[in-house]
Amino acid sequence: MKLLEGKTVLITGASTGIGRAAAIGAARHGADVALNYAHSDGPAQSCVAEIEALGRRALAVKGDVADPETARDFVAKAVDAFGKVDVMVSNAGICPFHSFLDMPAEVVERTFRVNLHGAYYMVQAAARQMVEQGHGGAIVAVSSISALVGGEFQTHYTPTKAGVHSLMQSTAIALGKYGIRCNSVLPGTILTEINRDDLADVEKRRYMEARTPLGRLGQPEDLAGPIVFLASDMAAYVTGAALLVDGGMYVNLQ
Ligand SMILES: NC(=O)C1=CN([C@@H]2O[C@H](COP(=O)(O)OP(=O)(O)OC[C@H]3O[C@@H](n4cnc5c(N)ncnc54)[C@H](OP(=O)(O)O)[C@@H]3O)[C@@H](O)[C@H]2O)C=CC1
Ligand SMILES: C[C@H](O)[C@@H]1OC(=O)[C@H](O)[C@@H]1O
Repeated sequence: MKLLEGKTVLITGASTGIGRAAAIGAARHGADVALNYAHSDGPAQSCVAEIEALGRRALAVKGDVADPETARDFVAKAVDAFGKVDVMVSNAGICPFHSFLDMPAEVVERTFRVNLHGAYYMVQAAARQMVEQGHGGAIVAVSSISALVGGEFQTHYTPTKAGVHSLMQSTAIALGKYGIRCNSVLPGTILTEINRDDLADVEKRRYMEARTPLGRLGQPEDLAGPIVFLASDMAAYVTGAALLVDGGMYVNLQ
C-alpha cells in the first residue's frame, strides 16, 4: 500500500543521511519530493535522479536553513513545481562535537541557527502555505534521543533537539485548528555523515552498539518508515507526539 500517493513532500537536509532516506521513502510511497540542502550538490542531484527513477517528480533547492529567506524560497519553488505542499519534514542539522568549557561562541550560534531557527522558519513557511491551501497537512521534525538525554560534547546540540521537540508540541496546538498535524521522530544513533568522525573511535562505537537492545546502530533507512507513517493519513489522529526510533537505546539503563 502506498501511503503518500499524490502528496507533495518537502524535506530539508535531504542530500545525505536521514533526510535522503526519507525523501526516497516518500517517493516509494507515491510522493513528489522537493529537497533542500546546503552544500552537497552531487548527492542532492543523485537523490533527485533516484526519485525520478521511481517514477516520481523531484526538485533540489540549495539554501542555508539558518536564513529565513531560504524557507520562503524553498516553499515557493516547491509550489511552483508541484502546485502545493502537503508535508514538511524538517530534518537539516549539524552536530560539531566540542567540549563545553572551551566551546567557541560561533559554534553555539551556528548550531542553534541551523538546527532550531532553521526548523522554526521552515515549519512556519510550510504551515503558512498549508493554511492558505485550506486542506491541512503534516509536519514531521527530526529531533533526537538527545532531546531527552545529554551528551558531554553536545552541550550546544542537545538543547536544539529538545527545542525542535518542543516546537512540534506547540505548533501541534497552534495548527490543529487548520488540520495540520505536527510530530517529531527521535532517532538514536544512526550511521551518517554527521557522526562519521565521532564513531571512527572504535571504542565509542562499540559502547553505543552495546547500549542498543536491538544490537546494532541505526541506518538512515530505519527512519524512512516512521517518517512516512507520521506524514501519512495512517497517522490522522496523531499530533504533538514524539516517536523514539533508537533500537531501544533510551530505555536501556541496566
Ligand atoms: N545521525 C544520528 O545519529 C542522528 C541524527 N539526528 C538528526 O538527523 C538530522 C539529519 O542528520 P543526519 O542524516 O544524521 O546527517 P547528515 O550529515 O548525513 O545530513 C545532514 C543534512 O543536513 C543538511 N544541512 C546541514 N546544514 C544545513 C544547512 N545549514 N541548511 C540546509 N541543509 C543543511 C546537509 O546538507 P549538505 O550536506 O548539503 O550540507 C545534509 O543533507 C539532523 O537534524 C540530526 O540532528 C538525530 C538523531 C540522531
Ligand atoms: C550526531 C550524534 O551521533 C547523534 O546525534 C544525535 O542526535 C544522537 O543522539 C547521536 O548522538
